[in-house]
Amino acid sequence: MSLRAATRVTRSLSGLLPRWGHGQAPPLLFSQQRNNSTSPKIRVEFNPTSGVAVMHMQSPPVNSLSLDFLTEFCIGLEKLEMDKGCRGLIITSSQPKVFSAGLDILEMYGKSPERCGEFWKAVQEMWLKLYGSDMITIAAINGSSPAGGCLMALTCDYRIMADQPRYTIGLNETLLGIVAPFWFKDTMANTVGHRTTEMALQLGLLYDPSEALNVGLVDQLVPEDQILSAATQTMTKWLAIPDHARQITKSMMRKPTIDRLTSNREADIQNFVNFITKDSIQKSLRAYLEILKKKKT
Ligand SMILES: CCCCCCCCCCCCC/C=C/C(=O)SCCNC(=O)CCNC(=O)[C@H](O)C(C)(C)COP(=O)(O)OP(=O)(O)OC[C@H]1O[C@@H](n2cnc3c(N)ncnc32)[C@H](O)[C@@H]1OP(=O)(O)O
Repeated sequence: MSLRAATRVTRSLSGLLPRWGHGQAPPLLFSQQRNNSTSPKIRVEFNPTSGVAVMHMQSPPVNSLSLDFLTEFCIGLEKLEMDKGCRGLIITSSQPKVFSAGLDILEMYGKSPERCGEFWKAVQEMWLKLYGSDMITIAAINGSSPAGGCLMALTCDYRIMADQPRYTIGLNETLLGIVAPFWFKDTMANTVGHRTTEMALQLGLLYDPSEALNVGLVDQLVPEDQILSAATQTMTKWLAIPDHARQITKSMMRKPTIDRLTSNREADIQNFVNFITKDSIQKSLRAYLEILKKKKT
């Protein structure tokens, strides 16, 4: 771990999670109603000539992965997957400075066990569809991408990140007092190896672009205004490989990881629901939400 990453972790952790007395009422209320507009959260541009689609995530303020967002995302993905003319997919953000803020914390705070289960099933679905996609998938990471946002990028075949030092990426779940599930961990380990994953996950490391490139979390850095052209260039190289050979190879590499979740899906949902609805975890999430709000005052 670099000194800069270590310093960031220490800063993020200090005073992060206050402790409440038993039975003490939480002092702040959070709106549970954000992002419920009917405007599309995903815009898809498909070019039938090149066979490449670009998915623009456009859910203000930070493309957090709510149930609505995930549902729309999966429907869009399924449509592209079924279109035999679509061979490649680039995923990027239309929101300034953020690729995706990860799972919508409001979906995990103060919700019924049934709703949490429904939400988690949608998170699994997004991962299964993207990690198992037959298409060539490239993440054009034009902003910060913590936790579930990082997972989304990790499911792609190739990651290009904007070379902007204030952007960060990583699986920072432990900083929120929560645990990255085994399939988040597996996806990261498949990309950067066991040791780097072990450290990154325990410490909740968020890497800046050059650190992310160093550990192999991203494959390429480019100036932000060149991110889509770089993704298109890379896509052209990948499109030159015969689809069937590439798809079988991808499946060979990823199938064991995918099978592990597929055969444990219900248990994984139950684990999530039991974990996230615990009083202590709800308090940690509330404390984290407070910190996010306080950033502005
Ligand atoms: C026995 C075994 C047991 C194990 C069992 C395991 C079970 C599983 C356990 C649970 C697993 C859960 C896995 C979780 C994954 C996640 O993805 S959790 C989410 C993590 N995300 C974050 O930590 C990101 C937090 N956000 C930020 O750091 C910043 O917002 C940003 C993305 C860097 C953008 O910064 P900036 O542009 O400065 O915007 P802000 O002002 O901070 O935010 C704008 C508004 O957006 C709200 N917001 C931000 N992130 C989220 C989010 N993730 N969800 C919901 N809302 C978010 C923020 O509060 C601001 O709101 P307003 O003040 O109302 O404008």
